[in-house]
Amino acid sequence: MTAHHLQGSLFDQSDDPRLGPLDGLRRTVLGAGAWIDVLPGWLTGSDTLFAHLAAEVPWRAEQRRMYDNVVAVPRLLAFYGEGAALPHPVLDEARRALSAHYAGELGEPFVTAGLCHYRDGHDSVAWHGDRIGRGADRDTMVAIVSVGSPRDLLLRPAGGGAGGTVRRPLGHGDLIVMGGSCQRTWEHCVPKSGRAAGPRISVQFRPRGVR
Ligand SMILES: O=C(O)CCC(=O)C(=O)O
Ligand SMILES: [Fe+2]
Repeated sequence: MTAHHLQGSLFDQSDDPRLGPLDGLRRTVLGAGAWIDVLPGWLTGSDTLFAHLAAEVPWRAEQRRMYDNVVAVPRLLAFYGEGAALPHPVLDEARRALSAHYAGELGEPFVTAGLCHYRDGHDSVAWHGDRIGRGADRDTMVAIVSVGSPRDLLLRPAGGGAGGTVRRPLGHGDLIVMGGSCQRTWEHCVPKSGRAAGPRISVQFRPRGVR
């Protein structure tokens, strides 16, 4: 048994995916109106959820045009629009809990779920803000639940300007919420990992009109 699998079984012993309370959320103010809230291990039984999502979600391998070439998007994707049944009931529960917790500050519920499957360390997402739609000019929130092997989520001021890069390893049921101006004054990425990274799935909850 590899150290990786051993860690999965030690840290995550319950089988049924379950959410804990949200009171452990800790806020880090990034500056320029941006912040992140993080709660490690919000979801227990995350290995079971990972296996379920990996097998049951209709993953799409997309391609993008890059100048004169067509290149593979380096991760698998799925998207559940407003009203669509999510691929596991614990994700409906997570969306409800997050909507209730942030109702005062966000003023609207989380409604959509985007899923990314990073098959190994070669998969990644480049620096970006979630700026398609209202994230481009208004404060909003994007809440991400991660299952499977941890990968680093990096955040930096938009354009890579002055100020340090913030790094949060996310996997095994961890929750991060990016809020305030985070999608337009900061950007985030999941870089390729040189080490032999195991697979990770992230579930991003967003309000209406944010992508
Ligand atoms: O996988 C993650 O945690 C980040 C995904 C992301 O930034 C996105 O899909 O917009
Ligand atoms: Fe993003």
